[in-house]
Amino acid sequence: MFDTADTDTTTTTTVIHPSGRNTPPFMEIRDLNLWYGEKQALIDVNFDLHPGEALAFIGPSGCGKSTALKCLNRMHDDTRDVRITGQLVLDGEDIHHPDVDPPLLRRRFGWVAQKPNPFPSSIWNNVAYGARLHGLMRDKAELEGHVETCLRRAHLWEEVRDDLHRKAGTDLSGGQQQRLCIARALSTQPDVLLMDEPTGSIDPIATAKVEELVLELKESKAIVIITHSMMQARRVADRVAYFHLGRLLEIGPTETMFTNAKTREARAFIDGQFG
Ligand SMILES: Nc1ncnc2c1ncn2[C@@H]1O[C@H](COP(=O)(O)OP(=O)(O)OP(=O)(O)O)[C@@H](O)[C@H]1O
Repeated sequence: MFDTADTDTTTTTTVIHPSGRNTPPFMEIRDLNLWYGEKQALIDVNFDLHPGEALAFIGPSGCGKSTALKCLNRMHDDTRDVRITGQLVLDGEDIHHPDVDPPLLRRRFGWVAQKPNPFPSSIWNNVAYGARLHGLMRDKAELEGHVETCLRRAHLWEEVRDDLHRKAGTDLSGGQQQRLCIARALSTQPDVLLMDEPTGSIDPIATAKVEELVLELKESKAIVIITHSMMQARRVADRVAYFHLGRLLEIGPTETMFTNAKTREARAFIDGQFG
């Protein structure tokens, strides 16, 4: 579709945080390639992830956004016929190093899926589960406080405080379920939230609440969010990464990407010329 001969492919070896903070990256992704069987879905992907930023993955359907997101916390470990090359460096160590314990690694990444997927158990159990699993709280009282904190941070506490044990997570509205899933993701005290189109199946009011949460939570975490909404990327992201046919073609500060993207593919996609 595009002649890419004059494309300026931007990789990120040095990133000045858009907020002006010059923090070292939380994670460095270098020359990441991924194959599903014979099919290559990611090609030489490079980027850094910084604490305190929201990074949006955008790009046309099938360009590799979800595949890239799942690499960050080794979600492909159990997918058949997946082969990965390259480095994903966290705390100076590749996350595929044999010394890395996958459950401990995943604890550092909260996952929020497109479709809210609470456990068919009480609201309280949904949130307590992760902290219990990893033995993060010393006793029941601490766990009670932690559940409340997670629900408050997800802006759900006031709506569910009287039903914590009476109602199942699945009994809540779609928007409430998604905020419950965010509270559940916060339960393991992650450093990063990975959000795969978190507002793709909820209404506009619920979407606004989730976006407000993203803006709050990114102050204390890194957030990587896949979105098909350019407006949403512009509202919540500090940086935007544009994927195209398995390549991360361009990454940069949100306003720069929206007003002055270097690659014609990113410009055309952002302008809505294709999707
Ligand atoms: N489990 C899998 N097995 C084989 N191929 C897969 C698998 N998952 C994804 N793919 C393929 O890899 C490519 C990238 O898919 P991916 O889901 O990462 O794209 P995406 O950008 O997230 O798309 P969308 O915006 O539609 O969700 C696509 O061609 C897809 O068909």
